[in-house]
Amino acid sequence: MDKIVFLDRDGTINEEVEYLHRPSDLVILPGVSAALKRLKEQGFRLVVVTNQAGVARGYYSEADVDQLHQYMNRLLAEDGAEIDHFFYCPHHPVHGIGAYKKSCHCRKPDIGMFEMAENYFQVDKSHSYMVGDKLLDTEAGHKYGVSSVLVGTGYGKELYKGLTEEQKREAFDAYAKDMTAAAEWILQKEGA
Ligand SMILES: O=P(O)(O)OC[C@@H](O)[C@H]1O[C@H](OP(=O)(O)O)[C@@H](O)[C@@H](O)[C@@H]1O
Ligand SMILES: [Mg+2]
Ligand SMILES: [Zn+2]
Repeated sequence: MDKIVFLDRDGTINEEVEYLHRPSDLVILPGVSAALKRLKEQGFRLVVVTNQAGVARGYYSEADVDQLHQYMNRLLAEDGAEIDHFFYCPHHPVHGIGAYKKSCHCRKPDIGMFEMAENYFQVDKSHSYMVGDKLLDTEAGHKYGVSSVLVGTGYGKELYKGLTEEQKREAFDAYAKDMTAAAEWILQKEGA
């Protein structure tokens, strides 16, 4: 069975730039490479699940998404933090051109991308996690059946400030200020 850390992309791995698609605009957040490397060393597979409605909106193409992911992985691989698989949702239910405008099963908070991962990995849900900077990320993780961590990078910090205590209890299993703290929480939970 595979222990997986499902990772949101924008705001979690890299700086949130509205509809990021140019490699030259990609900035990996501080500490992310080291945190991902640690998780890999402890036997986790790393799987990105990212909403890329910029495709539906006509801002960039699927080829641009693939190219960005290849570039991102070249940078991460230099630090021993290579992503094992990228999944993206190119759709949007309202803002979309042609076939991209649809209420799909892959856009988070739905779980289609997690299910697609089952074609590549034997997901051990009891030792797998979702990390992201929006509630749609943690909701997707919960819906799929894995523990979820909200990170305080990207949109996470501001979002967290506005939540009631009840929302904090229900929406995620932990709040971590960044990917370093999220990895620490995961590894402690795993007793690593
Ligand atoms: O890796 P993520 O965080 O799933 O990617 C989402 C962002 O690319 C994108 O999300 C939102 O766009 P949509 O509502 O899905 O159109 C906005 O917050 C954009 O500014 C983000 O870039
Ligand atoms: Mg995000
Ligand atoms: Zn989709």
